[in-house]
Amino acid sequence: MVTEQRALFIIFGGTGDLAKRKLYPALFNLYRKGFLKENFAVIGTARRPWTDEHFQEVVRDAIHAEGALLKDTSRFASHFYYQSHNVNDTEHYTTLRNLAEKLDQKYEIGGNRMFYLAMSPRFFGTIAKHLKSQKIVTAAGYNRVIIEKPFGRDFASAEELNEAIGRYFPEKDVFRIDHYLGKEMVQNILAVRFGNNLFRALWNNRYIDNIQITLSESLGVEERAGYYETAGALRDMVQNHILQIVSLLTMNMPASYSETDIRREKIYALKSLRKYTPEEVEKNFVRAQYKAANGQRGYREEEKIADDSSTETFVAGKLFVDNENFSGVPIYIRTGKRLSQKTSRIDIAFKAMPTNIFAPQRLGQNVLTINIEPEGKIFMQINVKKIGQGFTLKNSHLDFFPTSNGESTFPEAYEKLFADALAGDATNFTHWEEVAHSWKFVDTIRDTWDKQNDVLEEYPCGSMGPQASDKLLERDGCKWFYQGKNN
Ligand SMILES: NC(=O)C1=CN([C@@H]2O[C@H](COP(=O)(O)OP(=O)(O)OC[C@H]3O[C@@H](n4cnc5c(N)ncnc54)[C@H](OP(=O)(O)O)[C@@H]3O)[C@@H](O)[C@H]2O)C=CC1
Ligand SMILES: O=C1O[C@H](COP(=O)(O)O)[C@@H](O)[C@H](O)[C@H]1O
Repeated sequence: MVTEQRALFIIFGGTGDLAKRKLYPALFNLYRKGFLKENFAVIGTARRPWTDEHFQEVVRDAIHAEGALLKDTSRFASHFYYQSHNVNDTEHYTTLRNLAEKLDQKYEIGGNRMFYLAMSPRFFGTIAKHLKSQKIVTAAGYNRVIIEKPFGRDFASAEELNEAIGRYFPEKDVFRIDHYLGKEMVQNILAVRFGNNLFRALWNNRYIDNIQITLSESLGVEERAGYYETAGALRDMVQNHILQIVSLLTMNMPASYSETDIRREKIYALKSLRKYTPEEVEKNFVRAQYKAANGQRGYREEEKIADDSSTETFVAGKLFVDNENFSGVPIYIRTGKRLSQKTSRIDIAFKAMPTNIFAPQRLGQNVLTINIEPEGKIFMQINVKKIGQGFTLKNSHLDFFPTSNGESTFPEAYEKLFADALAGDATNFTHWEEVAHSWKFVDTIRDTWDKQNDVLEEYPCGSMGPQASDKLLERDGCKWFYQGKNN
């Protein structure tokens, strides 16, 4: 259901890459669909001295609209205002407050404010403090703050950051973005699990043999060398996106489909992640870096990357969630840059039949795949009879494409998350305790790696990672279901 929302957005980092690539197009889609109409305005802030006109041009360019949509684009962009602002300068906040009040009146917004922190996290504390002390938060409407990742670089820094924000904004007004939670197929995990008795019954350690999560990218580090060198794949993808997916796959059934109940169960699942000793980390986690191959340069040859960089661009691991339903089920995860293809997918492999009445024919394994990207689909491998005389079995696919029933194409994750935040629904944002448990788990791995002096493994660009990643599963008699291109 589309409900029109009134809000003043203040985007810190309004000239940045994220704002241009994701935020403005997402807001435009909400405008086209009627979530935003006349009663909204956007203030973009950053240090460079742009005019409103230039800012509106940047916004129009960011949207890439064509044809009939061009008219909408101009009307939409007319709601955008630019304020040159250094977040460390207290006086600038007075100018910002005056502009915010003026726009609030002009567009009859009623005091609702959405502060989007699309900047380096080192500024979050000071922005939160000034929003309060300079009275940019209102008494009349809501005041919500949307925070981009990375939320800290370990548990200690995340806790510090959380305290800095929590001093000024209560948890209910803090919306920590993990854009994977806005993806249609990630949201489908709960639909499949808790909307089908079939799967509810099977979704446990009695029937599931192992789970595999692959978030592979064909792109390299691109323009984000500075950030990536301090993060690496473990902090960039595992601490947030992968562990969020793990929590959705392994959480107990919530009492209701509500923010409080879902978050409670996710927190419990993340708290149940088994913490490894350093020896167990070495045995169960693999890290590696891409090297030149297939016409693509290696990580250390990328611009602004040190030639002796030891940052991992690939991680594979085996982990466990020791709750009642999942203890004993290995969850294999992997993510990396410059792999053979962009693919995000989850494979859930079920245990073999206890007896095989068709022997000596072999039964194929039942595998449920939730394909997140590039194509959103769900498919299941099941054994069926081959048409004709005799009784021969074959392994076949049951496919479901959410977009093939005349339903529209998927909205972009940022668009869905913006709409949720406007509605005050934080179900698909991460609660502080989720972040905290995820960091505690990741810290044990990072600490072990930081103390090791061994040479980082390498994998060729265009492959699916180092051999050690395959061996991790072979050791347990398994293999990655997704083998890269053409699979
Ligand atoms: N880009 C992406 O795809 C993703 C980004 N993120 C996160 O989003 C955040 C922003 O990323 P991104 O847009 O790529 O970064 P950019 O470097 O492109 O943008 C940073 C922004 O901050 C502004 N800025 C820097 N210093 C100040 C200051 N002292 N006062 C006011 N403004 C300042 C810059 O503008 P100016 O120089 O004019 O001041 C610019 O608008 C980061 O936390 C990043 O990790 C998360 C996921 C994906
Ligand atoms: O958060 C991040 O995610 C992207 C991958 O997101 P996707 O939606 O394209 O799958 C990744 O490239 C980036 O390094 C990371 O910061």
